[in-house]
Amino acid sequence: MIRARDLSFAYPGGPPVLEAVSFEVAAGGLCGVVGANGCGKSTLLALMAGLFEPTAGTLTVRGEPSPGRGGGVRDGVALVLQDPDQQIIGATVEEDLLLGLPPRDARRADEACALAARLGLSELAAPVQTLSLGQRRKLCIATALRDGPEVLVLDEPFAGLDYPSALEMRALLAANRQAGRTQVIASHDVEPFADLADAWLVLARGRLALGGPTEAVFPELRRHGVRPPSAWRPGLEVPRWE
Ligand SMILES: Nc1ncnc2c1ncn2[C@@H]1O[C@H](COP(=O)(O)OP(=O)(O)OP(=O)(O)O)[C@@H](O)[C@H]1O
Repeated sequence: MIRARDLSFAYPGGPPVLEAVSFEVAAGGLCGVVGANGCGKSTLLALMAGLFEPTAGTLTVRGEPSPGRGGGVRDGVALVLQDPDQQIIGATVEEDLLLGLPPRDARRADEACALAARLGLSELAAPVQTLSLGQRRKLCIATALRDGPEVLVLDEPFAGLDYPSALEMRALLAANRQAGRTQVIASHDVEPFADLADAWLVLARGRLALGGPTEAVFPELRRHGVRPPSAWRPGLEVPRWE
């Protein structure tokens, strides 16, 4: 579903941020992208969502290559940014949630509102500036899921979420997997979703240090600045987070 071949990227005028990264994410998989601050996680996710194009190498998402025909990668991929304030456009919860929906599509509007309510956002008239950081993050997640994207790319989705919301987030991820959606989650903390992911990409200073299934990756995590889940022990399955 997602394939990178020798992917490199540099912001204009800057040094390489990603260098010769190659990997595959299987359709319907849930892949964790982890690594220390500044290793390139958010940049890689932005490339997957078509916000940028590789400066060298290729990235293919849903069969659409990047660099490639304009905007192809963007179709069918939803990205939830790390900073909700860079994503929210509407003035109220409802306005942001329904932005871009056909005005008379009551069914989709109802579904979007139900999704927001699942995440604890039932005050649709609330101005967005009155929401807490966690609530703004939930609004972005609801808006991203609203159109049923084939690929969902989430940057630090658990950051700032309280315990019930983290459980709800986990339930959403599990439901997405059940529905066959491909998911990529960037995080510096694997704890809240370690038992849900089936593959990992570990970045270190812009390079792919390690990739593969949990049993191959977790024993090496600490070496790359990432703490394994507290209840995990080598040779054992990752215990369910609850
Ligand atoms: N818009 C930008 N312009 C120039 N450089 C940038 C930009 N965004 C990120 N960078 C640089 O790219 C590198 C990777 O940043 P990125 O945000 O992708 O890392 P990250 O792994 O997501 O970090 P964190 O865990 O802190 O969120 C960093 O050196 C950062 O300074």
